[in-house]
Amino acid sequence: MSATPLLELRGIDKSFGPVQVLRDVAFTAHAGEVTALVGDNGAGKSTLVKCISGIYPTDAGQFLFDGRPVSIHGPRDAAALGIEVVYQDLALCDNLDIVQNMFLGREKRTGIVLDEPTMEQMAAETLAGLSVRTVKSLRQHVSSLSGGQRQTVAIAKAVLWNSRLVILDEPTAALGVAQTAQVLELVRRLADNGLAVVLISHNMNDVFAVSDRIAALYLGQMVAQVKTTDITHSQVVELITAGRSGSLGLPADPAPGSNGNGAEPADPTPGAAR
Ligand SMILES: Nc1ncnc2c1ncn2[C@@H]1O[C@H](COP(=O)(O)OP(=O)(O)OP(=O)(O)O)[C@@H](O)[C@H]1O
Repeated sequence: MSATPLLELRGIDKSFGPVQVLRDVAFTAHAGEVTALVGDNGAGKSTLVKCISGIYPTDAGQFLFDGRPVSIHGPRDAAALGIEVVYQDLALCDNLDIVQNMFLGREKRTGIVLDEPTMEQMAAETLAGLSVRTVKSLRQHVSSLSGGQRQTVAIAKAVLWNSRLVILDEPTAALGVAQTAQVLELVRRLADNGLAVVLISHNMNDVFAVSDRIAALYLGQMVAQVKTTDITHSQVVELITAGRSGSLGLPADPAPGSNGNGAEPADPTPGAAR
């Protein structure tokens, strides 16, 4: 892992009318790591992701990519940097096959004809690069795939485009135990392949199984971003539900305009039962 985060946000504010949803948010995501973004319903996770992916403009704050200041004014800017988001609804078309879905809107052509062999080869290589062996045929309609396979295709689609940062919105929310394990393995592999991965999840088992760092949002403030090995399940739950964890030595009551991002726990309990 490099010391410079691939993505760094500083002082991000975002309001909808009179409602301030993000307040002075700092956040980092490192190449080769999974960063879990946690927070209760309404904490601001989706809003933060939409700011990163260029869907929402921010009111204030700075974005650094590879250590350099960048502006993200729309989804194209985010895509040009290599930022891809896999949303919970996956946005796959049931009536198209895997290759068609992976290249939807970005089809390869030779002249005016679709270059099917190249697309098929690139799709196969991408899935092989992710060690995905559960898909029988690339020409299978997505409607015939299991939930886990659909998630896999959506993730593969995101990494097909030289992505450097992939944000996954609750990728295991609709999955059973075995499929969840497969998708988490894939999430880990993305990071092991050098991508920065941001995982939004409400599931603490998933978070602790796969993340290197945990970033906790509480009422629009980043109350902690710590190494997963330095925090326990119950401390994360405290951060999510109360915005603080006494045993972590984080701010007792985060004041507006402050945040605990980057705070190293004063009293970490490495290896504590999770
Ligand atoms: N377009 C909008 N206009 C007004 N308020 C909004 C808008 N989008 C989000 N909000 C508000 O911003 C707050 C944060 O919402 P957001 O969806 O980012 O939270 P979240 O952490 O992703 O929640 P969940 O886990 O339920 O998806 C909520 O209070 C929500 O009502």
